[in-house]
Amino acid sequence: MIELGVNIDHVATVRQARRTYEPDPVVAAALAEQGGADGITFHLREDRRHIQDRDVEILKATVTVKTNFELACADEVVAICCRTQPNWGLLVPESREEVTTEGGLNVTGDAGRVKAAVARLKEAGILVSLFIDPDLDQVRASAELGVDAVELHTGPYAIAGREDQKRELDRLAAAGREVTAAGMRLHAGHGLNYINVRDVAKLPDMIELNIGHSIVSRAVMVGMKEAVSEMRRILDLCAP
Ligand SMILES: CC(=O)[C@@H](O)[C@H](O)COP(=O)(O)O
Ligand SMILES: NCC(=O)COP(=O)(O)O
Repeated sequence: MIELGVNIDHVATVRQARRTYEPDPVVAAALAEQGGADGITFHLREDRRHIQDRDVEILKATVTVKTNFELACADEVVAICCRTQPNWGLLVPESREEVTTEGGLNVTGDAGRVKAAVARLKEAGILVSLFIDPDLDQVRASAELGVDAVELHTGPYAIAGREDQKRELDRLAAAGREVTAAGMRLHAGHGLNYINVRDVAKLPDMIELNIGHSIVSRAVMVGMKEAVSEMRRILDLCAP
C-alpha cells in the first residue's frame, strides 16, 4: 500500500494572505491524519511565505504520523530541522523568485552543498530524502551520498500534454528502477492530483507520494478530512 504524505503548505498560504491566525495548518494536519494520511509534509521556506516557525514547533508536538520537513540546503533551516527532529528531512531547491519548486536538486553539480546538509541531518538522526528530477545521473549521485530515499519530481509529468505525459512517465519509471536498484526508498511528488496520480501510483516499487496543492484545493470545497480520504481511496485502488 502506498504511503500518502499530505503537504499542508497551502493551508498556510491562505492564512498568510491576511497575515492572520486562520486557517491553521496544525488543525489541517490533524484532519489529514483522520482522513488517512501516513505522513505530514511541511516546507519551511527561507522566505517564510507560508509555513512559519511556530507551525513547525506545534506540528512536531502534535502530529502522530510521520513528519516530513522540507527545506533548502541552507544553514538556518538545516539548524532548525536538526533541532526539530522530524522523522524525515527532504532537501529541495529553493529560490525567492519561484512561484513553487521548479526543478530538482542539482546533486551532480552542487554535491558539496548537498553533501554538507545531508551529513548534518543524518548526524542529527533524521532520515534524509532528496527531491530530484527523474534523471539517472542525479539518482546515482544521490545514492553516493548515502541518503535513505529519493523523491522524484513529478512536475514535468503533471503539466505535460497527452503526448508528452507518456514520455515523462517513462522517465519516472526508468529513474524509479535506478532508485530501487540503489537500495533507496522510491518517493514522488509535485503537481499530483486526483487524476494524474493513478499512473504514478502504479509505478513499480513506488513507496510514498507527497501531495499538497491538489488536496488543499479539494479541501477548500469538501474539507480536509474528506479530501484526504478521497485521495487515500484512489491510491488504495491503484496500488493495493
Ligand atoms: C518540493 C515540492 O514540490 C513541494 O513539496 C514544495 O513544498 C513546493 O513548494 P511550495 O509548497 O512552496 O509550492
Ligand atoms: N514534495 C512534493 C509535495 O510535498 C507536494 O507538492 P504539491 O502537491 O503541493 O505540488
